[in-house]
Amino acid sequence: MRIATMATGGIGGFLAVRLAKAGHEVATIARGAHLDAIRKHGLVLETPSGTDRVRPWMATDDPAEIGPVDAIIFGVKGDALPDAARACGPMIGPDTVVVPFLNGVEAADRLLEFLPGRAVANGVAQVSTTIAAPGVIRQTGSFNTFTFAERDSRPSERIGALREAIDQAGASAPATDDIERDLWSKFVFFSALSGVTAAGRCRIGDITSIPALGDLFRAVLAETAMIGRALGVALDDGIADRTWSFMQSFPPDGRASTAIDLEHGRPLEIEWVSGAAVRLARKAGVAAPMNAALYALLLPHRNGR
Ligand SMILES: NC(=O)C1=CN([C@@H]2O[C@H](COP(=O)(O)OP(=O)(O)OC[C@H]3O[C@@H](n4cnc5c(N)ncnc54)[C@H](OP(=O)(O)O)[C@@H]3O)[C@@H](O)[C@H]2O)C=CC1
Ligand SMILES: CC(C)(CO)C(=O)C(=O)O
Repeated sequence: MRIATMATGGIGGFLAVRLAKAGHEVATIARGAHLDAIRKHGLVLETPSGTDRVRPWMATDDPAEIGPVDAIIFGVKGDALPDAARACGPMIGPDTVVVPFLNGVEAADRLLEFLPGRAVANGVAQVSTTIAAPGVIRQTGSFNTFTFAERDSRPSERIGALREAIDQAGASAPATDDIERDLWSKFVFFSALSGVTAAGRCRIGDITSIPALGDLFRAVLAETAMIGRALGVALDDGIADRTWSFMQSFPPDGRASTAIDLEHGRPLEIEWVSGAAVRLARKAGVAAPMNAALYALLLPHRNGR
């Protein structure tokens, strides 16, 4: 397949290396020192099980050089979505699929403001990756699941082809019959993890060992699940308890990317996480005091330093 990564950070870079190694024509969109390093030395992926280096089919900051592709892996931070989406125009052909993997539940709807509706699918990523240095993507832990589908969750050839490509490249791309539910299932977890580990400057081990912090975390889980249900998402009543049990097996030093961004003085994605929970609660006509408090605590740091 011919696949572009817009852009080639933690998400795009991880999949770019896997897919290029499996023989696909991968065009990596990047800029600045990261692009220079990819052009000079290739793109490197460091994982707990080893390091891979690939020479992408193309490395550029100009999507017009690439032209139409079969699929665009869309992974930029929430605030960068409008510019990155506009820049995708030259890569969109009649059957190109754009799969967003941004945290939150609004990326696909936001993409529709900039791209033809037929191009936009929906997706959610469970992986922990970052740009460790220009040209170098580093994965923490070994979990990597990329769940995606057409926006109405109906099977399609183009989604099937991309799933097969990702699966055969050694990552996991399971089928789903309800992508909205999958997005919200992660959002329930991530709204709590992002809000609590960032606002509380703490880690998973603190949440599982300090009862008052655990209570707060569980209250956010329950609140976000309630918002989803109020909006008609098929989240069952057990999701908050299941997510809490599931979290007990996580590494105690784990925390959300939001907490790491806060520590490094980078802009925070809170508008698309705690802020989104508050906005969506308002839309559904329900209260979201937990998410509202976490959002307010993080607002002074929203733009980084
Ligand atoms: N990485 C992970 O483990 C996970 C990430 N996510 C979500 O996925 C999304 C992407 O995250 P991630 O991949 O980690 O982000 P990164 O910050 O690692 O990568 C984003 C990259 O996009 C580049 N970029 C942004 N806009 C443009 C543009 N217009 N043209 C060229 N390059 C551009 C940035 O460059 P520059 O630095 O120059 O701005 C940066 O290199 C986020 O919403 C995140 O929350 C979800 C699950 C896991
Ligand atoms: C929690 C995690 C690592 C799960 O993929 C994540 O999405 C993030 O921290 O941004």
